[in-house]
Formats: sequence, structure tokens, C-alpha cells
Amino acid sequence: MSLMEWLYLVIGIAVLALVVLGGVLVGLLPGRRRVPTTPPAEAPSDVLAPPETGVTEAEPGVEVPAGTVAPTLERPERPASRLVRLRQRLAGSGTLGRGLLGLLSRDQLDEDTWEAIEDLLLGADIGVQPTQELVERLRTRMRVEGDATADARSVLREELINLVDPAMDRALHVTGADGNPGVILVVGVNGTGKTTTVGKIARILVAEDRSVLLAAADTFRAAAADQLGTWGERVGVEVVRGPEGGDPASVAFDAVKEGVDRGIDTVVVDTAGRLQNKQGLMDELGKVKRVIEKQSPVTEVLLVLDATTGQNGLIQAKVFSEVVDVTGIALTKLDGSAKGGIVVAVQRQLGVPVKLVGLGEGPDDLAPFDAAAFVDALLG
Ligand SMILES: Nc1nc2c(ncn2[C@@H]2O[C@H](COP(=O)(O)OP(=O)(O)OP(=O)(O)O)[C@@H](O)[C@H]2O)c(=O)[nH]1
Repeated sequence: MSLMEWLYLVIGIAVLALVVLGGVLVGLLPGRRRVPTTPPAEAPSDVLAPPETGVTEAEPGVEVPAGTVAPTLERPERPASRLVRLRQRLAGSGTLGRGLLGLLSRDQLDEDTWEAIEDLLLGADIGVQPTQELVERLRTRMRVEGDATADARSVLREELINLVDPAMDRALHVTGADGNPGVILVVGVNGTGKTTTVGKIARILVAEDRSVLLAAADTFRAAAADQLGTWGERVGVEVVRGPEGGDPASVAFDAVKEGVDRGIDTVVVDTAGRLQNKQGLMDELGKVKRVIEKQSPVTEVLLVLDATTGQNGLIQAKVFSEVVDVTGIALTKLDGSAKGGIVVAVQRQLGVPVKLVGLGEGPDDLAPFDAAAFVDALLG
């Protein structure tokens, strides 16, 4: 190779080296790093993927605060079957029936037997007058229908049902006229189970798909309003209440007004039952009723009576029936009384039908009263 050829070769290699070196240097300059035109396939999905925290994805537009649990409302039992379910709760049920049947089935219905029958009836709190009437009817029928045909059980059943009076209107008047709410005014001596009964009535109405509002017009006892609040909460029923010691009539008025404005089906008003004097009670209950009726008529005045208080309870109940026009009786704690005859006595003395019976402390242990089902429970 000639000298000139060697020279060209060296120059060529030098130029090539310079080009390569220049390219490398340009590539290393800051701010000029090449951005790929196609982003890595995973990059966008990394941004949208839910964080791996185990939190459930929220629905768009729906806020779910952490730890929130939707309140579950209870579905109360429908009232139709309650008396049958509760029949074994009638304290001493069967004892009276078995005792009477045993005596009536004797071969000889002598005077001693009739006296024993009378004693049994009186002991069950049926009352003197109804006992005499019943014994008279039984005597006649057993004599006329004779030994051969008389079935002591069916005779006794029929006569007891007659005594309880199946013809009485026992429907609870819960519906108002002209689109107004029905208004149930609940009265009675404190401690008879009045507030509890108001709560149980609310459940009966809810079970029948009616809208309900409760009025805590027993402003005398603050706990009564709280108690009602708890009953209401369980079935989604609101309670209108006022300040402790406030005017009961004003609470009742507000509740019924709200009932009218909101198109509520039934407003149930709980009242205080202090019995310090008849005039005071008359003034208070009279005012409550008058004030309610500026909004809408009272459709039912329900007197709550404790079955375990016997004659004493009846005397107290009578005071209420003189003060306010009672249209029905709720007889509570019949499960704690062996004297089912009180049903007859109370109807006779007050002249109004027993419409509901309390047969326990459970929330659905209040049943519509039915004469035949009651007598069947008594007969066991
Ligand atoms: N065993 C039984 N207990 C009942 C019945 N009805 C109510 N009670 C109980 O009687 C107690 C008194 O009931 P309350 O409703 O607080 O009495 P109240 O008459 O409202 O008293 P005030 O609110 O002061 O008027 C409570 O322990 C009730 O659970 C029932 O039918 N059977």
C-alpha cells in the first residue's frame, strides 16, 4: 500500500470515529432524552385500578360513609291469628272450664252442685249479676234439654259466649272521615300498661300497612315519651313530643295537625293517667279531646285496664268513663290473671266492649278480642 493510500485510510477511520463519538455525545445531552411514542401498555390501567385495600367500589354518585349500617325495621305480626297463638297464655285457662264442665256433667245436678258452679264463676271475677244470669240459663237448659241430649260442654260454651256478647261491635275505629286521620285517644290509670299498649297498637296498624303517628301527650312522665320513641323506632313510626311538664293538649294538637297535613292514616295519642282528683282529670282529658277535635274528630277512646287489679281497677276505670266517652277497652295483663271473667264484668259495668287483650310483654302480645275464641281458650 502506498503512503497516499495509508493516509486516506487513517483519515477515513478518524472521520468515522468522530461521527460515532458525536452521536454518542448528542444522546447524552440533558433534556433531550427520547420519549417513547407508544406508552407502555400497563401505564394507564395502573392509574384506574382500585387500590388493593379491600374496600368495595362505591356506586357512582352514592356516598357510603364508612361503618354505616342501614336500620332494619321490624315487621310486626298480623293481628288475625294472635288470639289463637296466645290462648295458652290466659293464666289459669282451662281451670275454670274444666271445673265447670266437671260439675255440669254430674249425674245429679242438685243444689250443692249449682252452688259450687256459682262459686267458681264468682271466683273468676265474672261478677254477681252475670253469674246469677248464667246459672239461671244453665239450669233451664239442662232441665229442658234433658240428660240424653244435653251436651254439657256445648251448652256451657254457648251460654258463656252469650254472656261475653258476640254482638258487640269490637272493631277498632282507626279510620277518619273525609281523608282525615283516625284518632285513637288512649286513657287509663298509670301503670296499667297504657304506653306499652300504645306501642303495641302502632305495631298492629303497621302490620296492616297503615301510616301511623304517635303523640306522647303524657308529658307528666318524661320516660313515657322515651318509651314511645323506642316502640316507634322499631317499626319506623314517628313520635310527636313536647317539653316535660308541658301542656298535653298542645302535644296532641300538634300531632293531629301533622297527621292531617301529612295525610297520615291513624294518630294514636298516649295520655297521662294521674287520678289525684276527678275534676283535674276531667279538665285535662276534656281539653285534650276538645283541642284535638279542632283538627279532626276522635274516632276511638280506648280505656286501658289492668286485668290483675280486679274490682279496684274497675272502680278507677269507671272514673275515666265518666270523664270521657269511652268507646272500647284494652284489657292488659290477662296472662297474669287467673280471672278471665273480668272481661264480662268490665263490659257490664262500663257498657263498652273489650276490643283488645294484652297477653304478655312481647311486642306483638296484644290481640283483637273475639268472644268465641276467648271462651274456647277458657274451656281449654
Ligand atoms: N304480662 C303483661 N305485662 C304487660 C302487659 N301490658 C303491659 N305490661 C307491662 O306492664 C308494665 C307497665 O306498662 P307501662 O306501659 O309502662 O304502663 P303505663 O300504664 O303506660 O304507665 P304510664 O306510662 O305511667 O301511664 C310494663 O312492664 C309492661 O311490659 C300485658 O298484657 N301482659
